[in-house]
Amino acid sequence: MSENNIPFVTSVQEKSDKIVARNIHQVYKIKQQDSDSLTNFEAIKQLDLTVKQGEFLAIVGPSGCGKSTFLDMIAGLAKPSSGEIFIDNRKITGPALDRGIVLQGYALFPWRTVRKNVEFGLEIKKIPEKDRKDISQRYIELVGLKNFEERYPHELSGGMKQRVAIARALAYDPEVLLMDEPFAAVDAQTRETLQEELLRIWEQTKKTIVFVTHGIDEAVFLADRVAVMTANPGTIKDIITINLPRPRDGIRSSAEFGWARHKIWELLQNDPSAANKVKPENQDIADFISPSAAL
Ligand SMILES: Nc1ncnc2c1ncn2[C@@H]1O[C@H](COP(=O)(O)OP(=O)(O)OP(=O)(O)O)[C@@H](O)[C@H]1O
Repeated sequence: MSENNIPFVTSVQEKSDKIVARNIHQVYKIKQQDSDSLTNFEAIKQLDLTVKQGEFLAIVGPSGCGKSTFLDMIAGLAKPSSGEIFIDNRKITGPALDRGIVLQGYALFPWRTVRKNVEFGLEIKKIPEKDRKDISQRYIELVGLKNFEERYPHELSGGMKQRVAIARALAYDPEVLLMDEPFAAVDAQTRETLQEELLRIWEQTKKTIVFVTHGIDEAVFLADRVAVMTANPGTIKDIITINLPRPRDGIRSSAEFGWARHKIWELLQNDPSAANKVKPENQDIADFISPSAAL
């Protein structure tokens, strides 16, 4: 190639790149223990990550490594101290309806019924009432809550509330779904059901999903790739491609699943920030990563 053919800009994003985070740093001013003076705490350092269009990317890492902070940055709810995040080549400067967010605590409006919760984003988008009803109905049925439309959140189980939160995030048709430990608060059986339903919905809707979890099994079961973060300061240590076939029903007992699970566990175990924690016999790997973890 002659010199003239060398492009001036070498960092042009690939067409299939949906989210690009470049050189993210996050520094907080925190009070020192025995004095009133402030000191810099480096929560995230030099974090680079690209998420492809339609990809399911999971992020795992020890407690406090910056998973939620980074997700908040993609959501536009937090600003990095330095570095930039782009969606479709546009720099993120704040929250927008191109990103749907599902958090651990459901965050439903207690005074709204299931239907009215799901219609919330549609109201903001000023979708006419008749269309709102049709759209919310479609998503309520997609998450398996037909006949629960007029219930209030306090009349639902944890798993049902989480389904409402997913339906609400999907209903206004964001291109990207950001999920922060969305299934942590439900029992193991419900969690597996919700994981399977999320995959079904993802396959139908072709959204790009970034999914933060403490659960290695959960990450391997769901994701195309798993970004493993390390702490103090938080950054991405490695990205593991999960080459398991889809659909993934029944995959949890396969050797390939076990290999991916072990690989991620090893990466986390070698993290000095987690080194003082020993994985006890028969305890789930997620408990080793964080005391609050659940798979
Ligand atoms: N406003 C803040 N001021 C000071 N430090 C903060 C602030 N917000 C977060 N941190 C620190 O930044 C680090 C990353 O926090 P973050 O919540 O993103 O971690 P996480 O990986 O999501 O943790 P967990 O898995 O326990 O939810 C932590 O050490 C946290 O104490």
